[in-house]
Amino acid sequence: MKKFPQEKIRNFSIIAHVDHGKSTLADRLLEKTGMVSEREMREQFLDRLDLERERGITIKAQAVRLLYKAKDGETYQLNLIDTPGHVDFSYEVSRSLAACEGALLVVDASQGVEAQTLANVYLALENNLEIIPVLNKIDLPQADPERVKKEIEEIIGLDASDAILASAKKGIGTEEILEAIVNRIPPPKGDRNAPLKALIFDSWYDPYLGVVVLIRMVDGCLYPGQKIKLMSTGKEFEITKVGVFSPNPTSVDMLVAGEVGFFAAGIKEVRDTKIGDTVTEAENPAREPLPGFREVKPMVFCGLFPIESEQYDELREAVEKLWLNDPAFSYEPENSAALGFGFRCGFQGLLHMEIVQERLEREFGLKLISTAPSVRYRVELVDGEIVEVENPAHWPPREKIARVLEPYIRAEIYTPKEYVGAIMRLCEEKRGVQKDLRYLTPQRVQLIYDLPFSEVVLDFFDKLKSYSRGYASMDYSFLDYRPSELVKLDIYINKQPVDALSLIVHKDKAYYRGRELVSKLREVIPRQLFEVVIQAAIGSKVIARERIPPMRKDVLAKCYGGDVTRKRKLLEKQKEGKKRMKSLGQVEIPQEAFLAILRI
Ligand SMILES: Nc1nc2c(ncn2[C@@H]2O[C@H](COP(=O)(O)OP(=O)(O)OP(=O)(O)O)[C@@H](O)[C@H]2O)c(=O)[nH]1
Repeated sequence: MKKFPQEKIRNFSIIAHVDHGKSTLADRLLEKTGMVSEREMREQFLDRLDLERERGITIKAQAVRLLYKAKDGETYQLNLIDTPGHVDFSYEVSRSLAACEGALLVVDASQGVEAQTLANVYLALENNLEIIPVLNKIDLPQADPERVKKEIEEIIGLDASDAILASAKKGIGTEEILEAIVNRIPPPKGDRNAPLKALIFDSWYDPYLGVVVLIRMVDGCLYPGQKIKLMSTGKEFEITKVGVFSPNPTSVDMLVAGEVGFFAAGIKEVRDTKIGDTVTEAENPAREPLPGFREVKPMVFCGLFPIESEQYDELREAVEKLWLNDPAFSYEPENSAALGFGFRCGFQGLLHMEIVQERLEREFGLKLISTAPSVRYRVELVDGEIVEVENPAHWPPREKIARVLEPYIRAEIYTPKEYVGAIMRLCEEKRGVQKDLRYLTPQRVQLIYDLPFSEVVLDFFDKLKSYSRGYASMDYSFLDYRPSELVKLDIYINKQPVDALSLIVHKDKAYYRGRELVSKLREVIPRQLFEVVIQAAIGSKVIARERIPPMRKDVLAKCYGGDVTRKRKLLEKQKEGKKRMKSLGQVEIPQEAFLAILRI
């Protein structure tokens, strides 16, 4: 078997802010190297999950092998490794980048550098990647490549003098980019004769093959029949299939040091193939794993409950399945007096949370109610014990608490200067502590704040976007736990406590949040046949109260005589609304109520 010469391999990824044109450019590269026909081009190739396509975001990393005949007459193997585009997944991004020697930095020439681009550029620099700046969308009349070049130099400190001007949409600059990949990105190092060492940078479940693992070969070779070991757990498997995506999965006899591809080994659970882990040979293992591995931990939590309690078993099966296939997801049974049996689930971030919820509903046909997202608090009790609480319903009684600590993040926000004032007000509202404010260019400002993560999970992103008309961008990383004056806010509906509506809030905000929440609940809970009283309380002290007067008229009374279609429509609408209702005692509470806190 002829092995591909190592010096003709290039492994690279594309770093870009959302919408700056990463997928379009990737498609162009595939097209130019003859990997896909025009017909296949109609769908963007790199986004695999339907959900990703619908949301227009890339969640999971992927790898495509391209063969490119360069101007020097030689054929090169280019492995394009796709990276997820969201701050929730920055660990996955860092592992995908660790599988590359270079990266294209795609910046929209009409927009400029954004926070997420920066975060990923820094990850690339940490991994010693060669970075090739590409200014995309030069076809747009408002494109200003000179300004954006200057930004790249001033903000990132990267030489942008030989940045490539491109239009992924119009196919301008594609060949120049391919030549730059060949000429500027170094070939992989690594020893084909050393014991096997490969980096896992993605894995997923395939119904035919079991778990499919994407790897970057660092040393040695990988072939069917080989016995391998995953170094973080010591688990052993036998390779059944080795292949590459070109872009459809194609079997190969062997993968060797420097290459990128996939393998299957009869692995049943994605959980066994952790991103960042090292694959080695069972018989002749590498001495040390590759650096940079860590377990991903959930940071955001919420309760998920079936609307129909008969769906509990189905929900349990679904979350178990998901858990096996998503190492960043956690769950434990939860019993809520208000919502019945469900699960407290943990996620990497808010986007991850939304995606999981959507998958549970779409792929498993479940109808769910979710509670407001919360973070994990550290509570020091008077008896010296320390407990971690991510569920307000499990908050210890006040008299038992000595001190509470909450997680803080460091946020880097980039914004045009017009919005600095509004963003600073927002950060202060959210109990942020300013760490830095810098003019990166006369137009663009970098703000650094330390913020309680609990404030960020509520609605910080949405507010940041609306305060800056969409122009500000942000990235964050976890800092530490800090002492904080937090209290539990309870909600009572007709004197009954609704545990699923409880919240942990800062003492100074408890009154405001209590009042706002109660008035929001009044708006979203439909009128019932009897009066409904909603109260917010801290301990035994009621701080806010609202009442919903009883319903007087039948909903159908609105319809004028005999219009059957309209009547049916109205009834259907009512039924639709009911689907997302949960009965608490006699009171029907809609899903919105549980998320009302997000709208304050
Ligand atoms: N005018 C113009 N539009 C472009 C160009 N490249 C991409 N676009 C458009 O910009 C939008 C975003 O492009 P995508 O390729 O989906 O961007 P992306 O960076 O992959 O976005 P995510 O997948 O969300 O990360 C699409 O509407 C594209 O058609 C270009 O060179 N010129």
